[in-house]
Amino acid sequence: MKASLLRSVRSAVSRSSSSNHLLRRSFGTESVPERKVTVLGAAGGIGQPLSLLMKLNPLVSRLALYDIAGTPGVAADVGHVNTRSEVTGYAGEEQLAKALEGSDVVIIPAGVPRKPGMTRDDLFNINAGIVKSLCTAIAKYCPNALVNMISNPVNSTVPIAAEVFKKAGTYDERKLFGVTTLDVVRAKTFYAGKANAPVSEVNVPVIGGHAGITILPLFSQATPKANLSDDTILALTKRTQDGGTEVVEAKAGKGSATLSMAYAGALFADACLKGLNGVPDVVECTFVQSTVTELPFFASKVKLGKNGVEQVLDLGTLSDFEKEGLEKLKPELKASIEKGIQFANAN
Ligand SMILES: NC(=O)c1ccc[n+]([C@@H]2O[C@H](COP(=O)([O-])OP(=O)(O)OC[C@H]3O[C@@H](n4cnc5c(N)ncnc54)[C@H](O)[C@@H]3O)[C@@H](O)[C@H]2O)c1
Ligand SMILES: O=C(O)C[C@H](O)C(=O)O
Repeated sequence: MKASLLRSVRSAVSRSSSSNHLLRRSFGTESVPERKVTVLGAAGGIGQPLSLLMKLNPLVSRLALYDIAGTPGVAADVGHVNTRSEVTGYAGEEQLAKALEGSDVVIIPAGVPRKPGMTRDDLFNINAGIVKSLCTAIAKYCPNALVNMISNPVNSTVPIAAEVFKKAGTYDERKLFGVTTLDVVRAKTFYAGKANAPVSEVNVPVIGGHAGITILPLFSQATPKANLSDDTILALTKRTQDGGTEVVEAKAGKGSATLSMAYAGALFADACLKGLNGVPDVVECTFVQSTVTELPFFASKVKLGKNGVEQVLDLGTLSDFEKEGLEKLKPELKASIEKGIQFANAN
């Protein structure tokens, strides 16, 4: 295990172009920077497996697990895993500052999940307040951290976070991300099945937002190329858009996606850490402040670098079906963004 950890660290370092002043910890002859990652909502359905996956990530040196309760147990459990990071659990608001101080990446899966029959927007009334208070603390205790927002409705919680940071004078649009990686994970899985392609080789960009028709997979840009019928593309698009609901219904009242989300959240946080460490050409789809459409926030391919967003990539060529989907999603996404902005400024 130790040898394989060292191998992972070495390969991460060899892909990294970090300048020497960033390199503060040595592993034999190689070095990787110290990186603190904080998970807010770490005792939850997503939080627990996500914390485990972050513990397995050799780029993390300190892992802070925060929740309103239950985190000492999760931290004791995860902390016994013999990998690089030191794990600390923090429970209750009075410990939030310590959980956040010095953090490079804050991942937020805090808040209530859907039950069958609910939309993500039905979570707004509870989750908007949770996100607002957590982001107020981030602005105070780790204003330079990259924030990975998982809490739904992402189309509104990201604009809420932006407004909170603006009010605090700490907003840096390069550092705020709505995590839409699960849409990409699903699109890849579903496409691989239909295209009969090895799933590990599949790439599918997913743009727009993270709810229903605002999730727009671009199967015309999927690789490896496959000659799929219009009906198949339509079915794949719909399944990707309804992927969350598929899980919510299958769980029948016991919550929404947690395990696949933990995987997706860990992938995205890893990409952020690689970007921070100077690894070149790290590109992920994510919901960020954007000018690729007329909407102020939009998910598209984004190049990640030492300060977070390095470049928001344009959408590339869309099929007529995707162009239609893009126009259809805009009013809903616009309304969700505005709802978040209004909430943050009214409360
Ligand atoms: N972005 C995505 O793709 C995606 C995917 C799946 C789920 N989600 C969302 O993630 C959120 C969490 O889902 P879950 O299944 O883990 O729910 P969960 O109820 O299992 O866990 C949520 C955790 O948040 C904690 N929490 C509540 N208020 C908090 C606060 N103020 N500070 C810190 N922690 C707090 C709870 O104590 C709980 O442990 C939901 O909003 C869900 O809709 C998003
Ligand atoms: O569907 C949900 O409510 C959770 C999440 O957004 C998902 O896509 O699985």
